[in-house]
Amino acid sequence: MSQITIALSKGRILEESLPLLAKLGLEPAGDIDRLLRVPSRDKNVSFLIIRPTDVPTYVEYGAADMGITGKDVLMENGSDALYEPLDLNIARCRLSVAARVGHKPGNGTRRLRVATKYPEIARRHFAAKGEQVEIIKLYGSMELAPLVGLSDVIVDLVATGKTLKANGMEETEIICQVSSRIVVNKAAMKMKHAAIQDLLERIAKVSGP
Ligand SMILES: Nc1ncnc2c1ncn2[C@@H]1O[C@H](COP(=O)(O)OP(=O)(O)OP(=O)(O)O)[C@@H](O)[C@H]1O
Ligand SMILES: O=P(O)(O)OC[C@H]1O[C@H](OP(=O)(O)OP(=O)(O)O)[C@H](O)[C@@H]1O
Repeated sequence: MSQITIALSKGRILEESLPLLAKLGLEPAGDIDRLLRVPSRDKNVSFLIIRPTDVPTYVEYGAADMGITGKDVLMENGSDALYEPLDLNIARCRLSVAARVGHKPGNGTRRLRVATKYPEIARRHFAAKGEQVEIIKLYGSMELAPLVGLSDVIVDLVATGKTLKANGMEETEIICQVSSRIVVNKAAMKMKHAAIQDLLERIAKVSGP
């Protein structure tokens, strides 16, 4: 049986991945808060615990055979070198444009300023509408930017909408729905086909719509 390494996304996605893995008897067997490489209860499967944004890189280079990360991450940094065979329907949210409540951005003479952790997605979204915008790259707390005049709008993840509401903001457009996906290294899909196919089928059974 082939050895399979799975890259798991730390944080929110990990919390929602663990119950799914447990249903398959694949719980990490070790301290997932400290260890970066963890065996599982199945001796043929082991895990890497890394940041969501690093998962596509580990899988693309074959350091992991497969991985779990958000569709937002794949849209921003993904590559054609990965298969994306399965939607796990976990960590569900959406990518949206948001502005201060009652504020109608975009009527001025200068280009709209967009603060975001997702410059590629934002650029594509506004380009598709024929809008030239100025993108301001941030690494977190996007909701602050319009409040202090750094940007007109933000492109960020929204789930319940509570963070926007708490900061006096509202969604103005939904760009796309987001959930976590399985990605697979293309060479591993060939070399370890039976083991990966078997895992994918088992995961598909426990990841309902
Ligand atoms: N409010 C939310 N509800 C559901 N899923 C979410 C929500 N926020 C983020 N996610 C999903 O979880 C992923 C990771 O979010 P999380 O906040 O745990 O990590 P992060 O610290 O933002 O990531 P990184 O370490 O890469 O900067 C996102 O890429 C997205 O797919
Ligand atoms: O619509 P809501 O349910 O309020 O969720 C949306 C918030 O969740 C995410 O942040 P997160 O809580 O992960 O914090 P961080 O990314 O700023 O660390 C996202 O960046 C939003 O700020």
